[in-house]
Amino acid sequence: MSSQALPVIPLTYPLILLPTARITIPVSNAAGELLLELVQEADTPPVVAAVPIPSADSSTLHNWGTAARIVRVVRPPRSLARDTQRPYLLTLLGLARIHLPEPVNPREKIEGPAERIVEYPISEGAPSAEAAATFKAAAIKLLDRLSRDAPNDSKRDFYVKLSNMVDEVTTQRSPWLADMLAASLNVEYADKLDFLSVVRADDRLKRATAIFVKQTSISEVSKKIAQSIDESLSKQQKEFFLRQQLAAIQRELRNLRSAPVPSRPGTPDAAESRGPGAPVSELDDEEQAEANEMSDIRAKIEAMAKNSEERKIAVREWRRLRRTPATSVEHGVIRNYLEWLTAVPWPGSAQTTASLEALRDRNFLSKARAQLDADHYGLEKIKKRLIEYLAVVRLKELQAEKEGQSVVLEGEKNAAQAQQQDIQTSKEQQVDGRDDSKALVPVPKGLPMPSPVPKPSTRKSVKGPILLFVGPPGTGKTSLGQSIARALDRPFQRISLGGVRDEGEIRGHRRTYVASGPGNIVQALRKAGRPDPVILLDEIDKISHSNFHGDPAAALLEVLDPEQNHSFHDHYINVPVDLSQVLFICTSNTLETIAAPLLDRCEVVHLSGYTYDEKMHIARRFLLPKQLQANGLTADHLSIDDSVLMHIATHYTREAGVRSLERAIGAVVRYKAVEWAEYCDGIGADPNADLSDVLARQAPSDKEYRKAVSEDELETILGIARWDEDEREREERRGLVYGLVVTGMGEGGVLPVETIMVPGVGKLKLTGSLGEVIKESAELALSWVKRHAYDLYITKTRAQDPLKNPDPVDVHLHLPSGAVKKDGPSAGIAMTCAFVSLLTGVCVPSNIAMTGEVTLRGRVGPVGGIKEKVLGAHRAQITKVILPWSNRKDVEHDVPKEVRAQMQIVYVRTVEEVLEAAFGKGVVGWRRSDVLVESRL
Ligand SMILES: Nc1ncnc2c1ncn2[C@@H]1O[C@H](COP(=O)(O)OP(=O)(O)OP(=O)(O)O)[C@@H](O)[C@H]1O
Repeated sequence: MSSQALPVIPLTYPLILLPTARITIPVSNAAGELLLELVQEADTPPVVAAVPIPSADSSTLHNWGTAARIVRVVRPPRSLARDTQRPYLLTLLGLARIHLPEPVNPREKIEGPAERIVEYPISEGAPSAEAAATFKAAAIKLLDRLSRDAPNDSKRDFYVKLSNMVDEVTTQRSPWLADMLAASLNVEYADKLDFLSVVRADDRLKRATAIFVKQTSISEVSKKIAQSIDESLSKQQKEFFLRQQLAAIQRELRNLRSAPVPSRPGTPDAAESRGPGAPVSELDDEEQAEANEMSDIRAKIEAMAKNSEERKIAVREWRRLRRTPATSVEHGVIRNYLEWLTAVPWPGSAQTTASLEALRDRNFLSKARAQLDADHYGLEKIKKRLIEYLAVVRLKELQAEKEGQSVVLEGEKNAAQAQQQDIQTSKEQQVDGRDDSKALVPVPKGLPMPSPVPKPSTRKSVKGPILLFVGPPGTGKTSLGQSIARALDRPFQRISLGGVRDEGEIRGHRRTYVASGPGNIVQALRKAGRPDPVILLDEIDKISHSNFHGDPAAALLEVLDPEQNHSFHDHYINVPVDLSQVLFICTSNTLETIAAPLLDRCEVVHLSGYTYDEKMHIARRFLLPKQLQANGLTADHLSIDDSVLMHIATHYTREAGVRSLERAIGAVVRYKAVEWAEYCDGIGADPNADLSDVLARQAPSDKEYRKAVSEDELETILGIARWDEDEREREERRGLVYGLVVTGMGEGGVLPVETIMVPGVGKLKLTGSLGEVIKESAELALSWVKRHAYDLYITKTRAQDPLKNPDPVDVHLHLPSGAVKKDGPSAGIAMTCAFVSLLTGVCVPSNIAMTGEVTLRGRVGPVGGIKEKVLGAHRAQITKVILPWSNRKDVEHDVPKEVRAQMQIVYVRTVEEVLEAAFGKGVVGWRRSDVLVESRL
């Protein structure tokens, strides 16, 4: 053991310096000055003895310390040193253990480090391999633990680096590493002090191992404690939140209970609970209304058929509703859905018996006939067809009812079992856990089984034909549908499909969409309130086909298809809806735009418009009384002569239906109503008093009230007549012929075919929004005329082109109303006549109109829409119509006798006959001999 005198630096508790470690400590100014001198005098950095004071109240230094090299002495800045007595800073690096043979009192050296004899322990001995291995293992375990729990990445890296060092250190160097780890890890002071006094290498490794093991377990335990604190904290938080929710639920329940619910007698209502005489607040009303609505929904769910799909969904949604806070958006969404779901009249809802009663009536058909007659004038064929339809519907319904009853009787045999099952399943379906138990308690053994709840007999679907009324506007399609509903004693609903572009309008939108709702089929069912209403699908020709909003026409197909519509899928309701009991009636203005599959499902009934005679009857019997009633007058106050009515019909309205006529009559009635009111006010009479009383009060000087509407008054009431102008315009002109057309609205009318000659090169120019077919038929007509120009005395030789000789000209053909698309071959004979008139200079009289297709051989082919066209011509006061011979049967079947009586109808087979009928016999020349040649062809 060697010894040496070293200045002693006492390390105040709890400082300690182990070999290999570095420490910076404050020292007094005196000691700092001395140490500085020492550093300045020595050639190499001086060594001192850093000796710990083992406790705060110890009077002696520890007898073990560390020989340490002075690394740095830092003098505080002068100013600070003077003012505040700031200490010097001394940095030491531990080199080796030293032993102090004599105890030293630390207070002795307050003024400066006094030198003391210290001893260096000579032999530390070589460490054993096992001791080194256990040390390493313990160190690595501790370092692993520390790196795992490290609060940040730099700390973690530090521990990982240390751990790598431990891994790589040799046995020889392991005591050195033990010192280093003991110094740098967070080892307890007592352990460090103890460790300082261990000289032998083996012992030191063992002591370090023990320290590290202890440290590891301390760190594990503290980790566990931290974790358990965390857990208990989050548990507390959870509990706190649950308690909050519980309180909110209890509050809601209290509110519900305090509101008076009609289904639970005995529950005190809110006003009562506040004591008698307490004022009723509107806030209470709201709560009460809310509670009533909820109990209403609940009652409707309970009324749904057991085990039905809709009930299952309703129960599920009801439960969700009860779990959702009343203020949340989701609550509103679910509630809205439940309101819809429970409002749909599901087949089991026992409301269909009323219409069955009507069908069972022996006089059903005669009553239906009377109903149709009461609502509509004329339409004999249509009424006949409707009576057939109603007879079929009745037969099928009654048949289905019979079958349904036999099924119910069969079912009643197993009623007891079924009810037992019902009890079982309905337990699962309790709407909520409160008082369903009352309704759903199983019958105790021994008590008589209650008679089974009578199930409403679900009627089988009736796959009757779907009627499609086709015709121009105002011809009574909608009102016929209403009459059918009245005859069947069923609610009537009308769905307008005009312009429906989105499939969602028919099928509804999914609940995921904002403000979604069911489609118009389900809406109509809800409004009808019964599963078997008559639904009129208005204007199915105007529905859009496939587009990026889906395919509304395809959705409609599902609605109308009897094979599919028993489980119609509405996206919003999301439960199959049975539409098989609904009677669908469709209306349309034309058949052209209806998709073939849709048309295939319908039975078409044509309504082609009324004659003037029919219109007069309809106006007198239906429209005028309706308008009088709507405007608060009676037949006593106003009279309209037939001639006046006819003037309105012919000069102010020229439609196939009677809608404009009704409007015009309405205007006349309103005008008279104002006159009447002013008259009564003038003489001081009550306008509602009897007419005779009012007239009795009239003084001779008073202005008279005339109840009869005169034709002269019409211009003041309705303005200038619309059709007078046209009449004047219809004139006899070279190249002008009147054809007959059916418009897109299904209305027949007269269309002028205008032609003129312009200088040119012999071409045909066509204008007026013409389609391909009509263009072709114009070319065909011109070719026929050119071919027969010689026969018609237009040219002098057969080879001559009438458009090139004597002068080259172009022929311009125009069909007015240029904005309206026109197509079809039926203007063939009119165009031929127009060309003949143009080239011969002979005019066709303006009271003649014609329709018919021309072939290249000069034959006249049949055309469609004859009834509409003839009625249109009649309305336009045409007195002679030229029609194809093959359309004779159409006229006889469809055109009313009185119209036929008022018009001359000429049936033609060839263009030659057309020319004769149009221009008059022999007016247009014809070289007879060639006809024979023609016929030989
Ligand atoms: N034959 C008729 N007898 C009595 N009133 C009729 C007759 N035809 C039509 N009407 C009356 O004419 C009015 C128009 O009829 P409605 O609304 O049924 O026409 P519509 O064919 O459905 O027309 P749209 O194609 O425009 O829907 C109604 O007030 C209806 O009562």
